Amino acid sequence: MTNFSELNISESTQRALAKMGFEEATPIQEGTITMGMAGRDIIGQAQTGTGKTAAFGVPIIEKIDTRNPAVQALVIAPTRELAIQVSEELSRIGADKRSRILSVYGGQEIGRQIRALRNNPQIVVGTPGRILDHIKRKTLKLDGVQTLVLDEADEMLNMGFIEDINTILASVPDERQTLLFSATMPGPIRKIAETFMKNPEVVKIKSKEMTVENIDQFYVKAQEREKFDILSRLLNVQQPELAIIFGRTKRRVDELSQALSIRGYLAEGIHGDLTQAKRMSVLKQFKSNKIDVLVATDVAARGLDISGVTHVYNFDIPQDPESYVHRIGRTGRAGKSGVAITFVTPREMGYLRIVEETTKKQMTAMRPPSSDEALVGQQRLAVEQLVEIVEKKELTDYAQLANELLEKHDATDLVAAAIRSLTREPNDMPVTISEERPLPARRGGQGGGGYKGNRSGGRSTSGGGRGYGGGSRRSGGGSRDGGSRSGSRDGGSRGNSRSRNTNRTDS
Ligand SMILES: Nc1ncnc2c1ncn2[C@@H]1O[C@H](COP(=O)(O)OP(=O)(O)OP(=O)(O)O)[C@@H](O)[C@H]1O
Ligand SMILES: [Mg+2]
Repeated sequence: MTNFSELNISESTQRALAKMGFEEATPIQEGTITMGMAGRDIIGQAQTGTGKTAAFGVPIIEKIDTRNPAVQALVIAPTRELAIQVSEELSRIGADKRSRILSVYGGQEIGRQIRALRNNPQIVVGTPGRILDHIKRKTLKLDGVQTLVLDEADEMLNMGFIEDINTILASVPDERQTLLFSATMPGPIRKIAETFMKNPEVVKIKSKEMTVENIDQFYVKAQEREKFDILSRLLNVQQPELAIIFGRTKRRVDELSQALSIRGYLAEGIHGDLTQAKRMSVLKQFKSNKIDVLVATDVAARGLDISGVTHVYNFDIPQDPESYVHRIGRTGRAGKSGVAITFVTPREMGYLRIVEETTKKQMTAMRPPSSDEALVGQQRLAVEQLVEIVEKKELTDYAQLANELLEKHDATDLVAAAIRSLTREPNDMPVTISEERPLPARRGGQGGGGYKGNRSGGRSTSGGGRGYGGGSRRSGGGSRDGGSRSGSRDGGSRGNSRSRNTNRTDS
């Protein structure tokens, strides 16, 4: 491990990093910061949660000339939440240097952004759609940009943003530095990326597996109709502090979060059809532990850094291995441990094997807990709560009542009743979870039924789409961004690729 002081970083940035609690550079930071400060183009690949943001953030902050009013660095991220998060991290790294940082994304009033852009931010972080919007309105001038960053580059190039990115690139000087970061970088996508980079240095942090070691990975084989009950039982037995449950479609997320709420869990859903205000408020509640289960489409998968997520449940197995890596990477961040459990129907086992081949990590089969085991889990929790209350010793107001009860009833009965009243017993409140069709049958094993082959660069360059054979990614209708993109940009030539990507979100 390298200390930040060995990386030729200014005192002010070192102070900021220390304040953030960063003592030593992570491998990707060690591998890229010096080169980034020297102006090299870099493709940086390292596992989820290993500090890629600061790996590009530190060089950006170091290179900003605070006396120059021009936008000097532009960071593009696939989702609004990520754009906000990255700009916040940059603000922290740049706290002592006072560089001006602005995030721009769809769903936020454009007038406000235009006014903020007049204040001459030196770093702009945004989603492709909104950045383009500002370029077209001439409210964002990029001719002073020296560093361009694509965070989650593969995602953006893969999901039909290639044209947007190309248009943005045309507004940025050629003699810029380009930095690309992601935990996954499929070969064909990397080739596309290299076309707009200059002799990029590829920094790939070597690891046996693509996923981090400190995430325990399990799968549960179950029929579609059994999944919800198994999920409830798992939640009761495992009692996650904070959990994210991923569903395949927006409808799925809505139904799951409603069903979980009916059964007494503090759950909320998040997906691209919700208003920006709602998305932000749900995330805020989750971060501040006001809800402890977040149900999400892949919206929340890329890059989001929420500390304390202990469990990730893939209620539906993701369709591509990269999604799997990013989804489960919401836990086990910055060296913490985590648990990931993936539900798979018998027909979908082929997908599971493809995921395992890609991540080079086998998932352990897990037997779903019985309802008795789930009850025992809840009883244990109730006992813990009771003991905690006793140990707090704030019971004087209740002592008299207790003594009165003890005169009339058996002590064991009374304690048992208290435990029972705190126990969440199996709940039969009816819930509706519509059945999702399983992913199209696919055999596992070598070659994975063309899975990787389908994600060819050719498809991506020819107008986007994630390159699934036959466009089989089910969308449930609607555009990826649920109509929250600004103006008419939803239509046009990219309509096709968008409609296959319901659960993604961009501007
Ligand atoms: N050098 C460091 N020391 C301690 N903590 C760090 C360090 N660098 C980053 N972190 C913390 O680790 C967490 C993960 O960092 P970050 O979000 O940058 O990961 P990432 O590699 O971009 O992950 P993803 O692939 O999911 O986007 C953050 O909370 C960040 O503050
Ligand atoms: Mg990241």
